Order: sequence, then structure tokens, then C-alpha cells
Amino acid sequence: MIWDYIFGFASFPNLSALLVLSLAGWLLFNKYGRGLSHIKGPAVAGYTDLWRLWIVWQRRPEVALIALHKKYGRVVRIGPSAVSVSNPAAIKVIYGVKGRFVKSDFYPVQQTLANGRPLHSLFNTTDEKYHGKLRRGVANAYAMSTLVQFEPLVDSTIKAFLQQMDERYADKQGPEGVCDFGAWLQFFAFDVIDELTFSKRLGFVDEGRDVDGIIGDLEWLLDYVSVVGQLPIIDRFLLKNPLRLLLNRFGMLNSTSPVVAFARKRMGERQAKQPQTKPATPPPRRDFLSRFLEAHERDPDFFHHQRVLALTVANMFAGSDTTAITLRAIFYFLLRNPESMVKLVAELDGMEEDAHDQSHTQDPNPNYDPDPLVKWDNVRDLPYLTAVIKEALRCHPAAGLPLERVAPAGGITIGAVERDRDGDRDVRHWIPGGTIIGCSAWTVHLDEGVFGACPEQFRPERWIEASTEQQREMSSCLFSFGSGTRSCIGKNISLLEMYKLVPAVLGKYEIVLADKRADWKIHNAWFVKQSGFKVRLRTRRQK
Ligand code: HEM
Repeated sequence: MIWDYIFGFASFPNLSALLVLSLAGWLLFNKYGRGLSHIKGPAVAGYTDLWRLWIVWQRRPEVALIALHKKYGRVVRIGPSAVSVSNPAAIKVIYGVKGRFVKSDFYPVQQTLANGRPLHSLFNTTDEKYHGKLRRGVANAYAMSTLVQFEPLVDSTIKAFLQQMDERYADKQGPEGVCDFGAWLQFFAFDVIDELTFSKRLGFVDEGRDVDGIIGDLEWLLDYVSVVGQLPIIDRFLLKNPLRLLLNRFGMLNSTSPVVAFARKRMGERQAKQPQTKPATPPPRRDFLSRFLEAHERDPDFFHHQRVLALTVANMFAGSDTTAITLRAIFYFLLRNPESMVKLVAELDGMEEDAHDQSHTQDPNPNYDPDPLVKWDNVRDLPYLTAVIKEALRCHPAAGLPLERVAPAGGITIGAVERDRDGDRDVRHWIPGGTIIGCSAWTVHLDEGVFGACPEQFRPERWIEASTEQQREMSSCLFSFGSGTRSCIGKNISLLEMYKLVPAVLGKYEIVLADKRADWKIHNAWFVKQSGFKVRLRTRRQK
């Protein structure tokens, strides 16, 4: 009897109607049942995450987000269960050291595969306990005190970079002298991270090209993760579908990315070279891999080889494009603001002679370097250089999407009662537990209350003119490296690269834009990459 009823109902029109009703019910639940109806935003965004996906697909989500915050205020609903916050004060709440807001499912989409298994790295894991143990085990390798030991590794890549600039472009007329500087800065950033991690450059700078298609592969991955990350479930049907993983595990399909293949090869070489007995003193130049392998020796169960591999891959994934983007921003903004360029060059020229590394001159040997590089210790406190780097990080943050976290169970109140000339305004918002919430540096950095007037303008002076208290506030709200327990562990390394490369290039060349009328092009696929940044180089002087 009941079966007759069910089969009688299961006609095509009835099933279609049921489907339409369920879909409508689900959309309405998304819009009104998730506890976010009180937060303003584009109407469609409340119904489906496909809206976010579409915005990201168009490759300028940072522009869309800035416009949304201008229109709707500091808290904007960008999905059925997702909000973006542009209020700098929210950084402490969302990314605070207690780590109560865990990373969202956006991050595991970024896990690269090795033998059909996703690599859980420092960057992409959502497991806070695991992350804490992993980070504590290797934090020392990234510490400020370790930088001095990394300096020679950065120097060797800078020298290779300058040599290529000399041989290929410097002082050349016509099309021959036009250097795609943006591409070269990327070659530099990739080679530095290879050198720091494995003591071996892959050869991007030496060959002037994308070796083994690594840059192209990462670009593809970023295009994929930025879009799929808006609806992470799709990843299970595409890159991480179980059949694909299984075929990969049994060697019937090779989906190991070139970055992982490169890292694994280097690890294999290192392990083959390792002596049977431990040396009494560690080697003088310890790269990241040797430090990670030391962690493996201390705790082989936790830091097993797959994890060591994940750590090296995280360096390459998180440390190459981001640094290249910031370097491009520094040079580009300087070229677009000649008065800033003049001030910076004057500061660098004014450095004392001993700011240059002449350590090897004590040794009267053929290694004498007539063109020494500045030392980190001598440039790290230069006020204008520091202001330029901070301002470039502020105006063009490398990460171009909100750094998504999940609000803790029990929910949270964001905002405060604000007082202005018109009296008190209650701008508090209740965010239910489980909501995806995040700040994007692109919107946070436009806060006039923190960063001063005309925040859309590149003006390094704002970091110098501000009072000590304001400077502290600005630095704590500079969100380019994230904040809290999951903030960038490689920040010091990238600063080392910037503080060394910028003086090296500007000390050697006068740079001009190849075509002043041509703006760079921007492609935001999680990382906000620029292209079409071409220059000419004229040799200034030999030190
Ligand atoms: C200008 C250069 C860089 C920028 C702008 C940058 C930006 C960031 C940001 C925003 C995060 C936090 C992501 C989040 O919360 O979702 C992060 C994390 C991370 N970065 Fe960087 N980064 C840079 C350079 C580097 C370098 C050179 C390395 C490696 C040597 C590196 C390794 C990492 C790692 C491993 C994490 C994950 C940290 C954790 O969760 O514990 N980054 N970076």
C-alpha cells in the first residue's frame, strides 16, 4: 500500500517539483537560517557560495571586497556562512594568540600531493594541535638570530642575479635592453628559497627561465585553490577525488607536482650523503633541510620523512611568490614615485663604507670582491628603506583573499560601540559559531584611523611622520604577514631578502620604466601577482 503510494508519487513532474522545492528550501535556509541575516552584503551572497566563487574567478576579488566594505561597512556578509571584516581592531580577536579560530577548509585545498597523499604542512593544516607541535619543532630555523647564518646563501643568489642583469640588459639600447624585471624578481625569489632550503639553486636566475615548469605549476595550483577554495567540497571531486588518490598511490597515475618532485630529489641526495656517524660539530652552513633533518633526528616518529618533505614544500609554496610580489611592489612603487626613489637612493648612498661586506678582504686571495653587498646588520635599521618596505607591504599585500578562520562554537561578538561627533554608534555584530570569518590586508590597510590620510597612496613618509604610539599601532595592524599563531614564520627571511636585494640593485643601477604609460597587470589568485613590469637598467657606478 505504502509502496504504491511512493511509486505513484515518483513521477517525473513530482520529482522535479520536489527537487525545486528542496533547492528553494536550502537557499532560503542559507539566507535566513544561518544567523547572519542581520549582516549586510550583496543579496545573492547570502544564498550561495557560488557568488564568492564567481567573484574570485574574475581574478580581482580584492577590488570587489574593497568596494563592498565601502558600501556596507566594516562587516560584510560574503557567503551563506561567511563574513569579511575590515576593522583592524578585529585582527586581535580573530587571529589572537589563543588560536581559538581555526583555519577554514579553504586551506586543505592547498595541500599538494605526494604519492597520492596530501601533504599536511605548516601553512595548510587545520589541526591546531598538530600545527603547534610542528611549529615549535622548527621555529628556531626561522628565528631572527638564525638570519646571519642564512645571509651568505642569500648573497650568492643576489650576486648571480646582478651578474645576469649585467650580461643581459644593463646599458643596452633598443628592445635588447628591456628587462621583464617582474619575471626576474620571481626567478630570484624562487632561487633564494631553493638555496636557503636545500643549499642548491634550481637555476631560475642562472638560466633566466622557469626551470622544470615549477613556477607554471604553482601558478596553476594557485588558480585552482583560489577558486575551488571558495567551495572546498569541489576539491573532493577534482584533485583529491578518492579514485585519483588511489591510482596515484599504486603508481598508476603521477600527480606529484614538480615542486614536490624537486624537494624529494634534494632530500634523497642529502640522505645519501649523510655520514653514518654524527659529526662532532654541525656543518657551518646549515640550510633549512639540514635543520628539519635535525628535528627528525630528535623526534623521528613525529618529524618523519613525509613531514620533513612537507616542511620544505611549504617554504617553496609560501615563500617564493609572496616575496617576489613584495619585491615587485617595492621597485614599482619607487619608480612610480620618483621623489621616494631619490630619498631612498640618497639614504643608501650615504651609508658608510663599512656597511659593505668586506670580510674577505682580510684574506688576500682571488676571492676579493670589488663589488661587495651590504650587510643585513647595516641596513636593517635604515629609516627610509624600512618605511619603503613597510609601505609596499601595506599598499600591495601578497595574499589577496581574507585569511579565513572558523568562529568558535558559541559564537563571538565583533566590533564595539564607536564614539564620534554624532554620538555613540553601536557597530557590534553577533557572529554564530562555525561562521567563516576573515580579514583581508587589502581592506584593513585602507583604514584611515590607523594608517592616516589618503591610505590608497604610496607614501613611505607616513611611517616616519607618525608618533611612536601611532607607529606601533600601524605596525601591529600591518597584516601582510598575517597575525597570531598562524602568522608568517618566514617573515624574517623575506625581510632579509628585501633589505639586501633593494640596496644591491639600487646601488648598482639606475632603473627606469621601459614604458611609463604602461601599468602592470594584476592577477589575484590567492596571491596577488603582477605582470608586465618592464624596466631598463643603467649602470651607476662601481663601488
Ligand atoms: C613578503 C613575503 C611573504 C609574505 C607577504 C608572506 C605572507 C604570509 C601570510 C599572510 C601568512 C599567513 C597565512 C594565513 O594566515 O592564512 C604566511 C604564513 C606562512 N608563511 Fe609566509 N609570507 C612571506 C614570506 C615567506 C617566506 C620567505 C617563507 C619561508 C621561508 C614563508 C613561509 C610561511 C609559512 C611556512 C607559513 C605558515 C605559518 C604557520 O601557519 O605556522 N613565508 N605567510
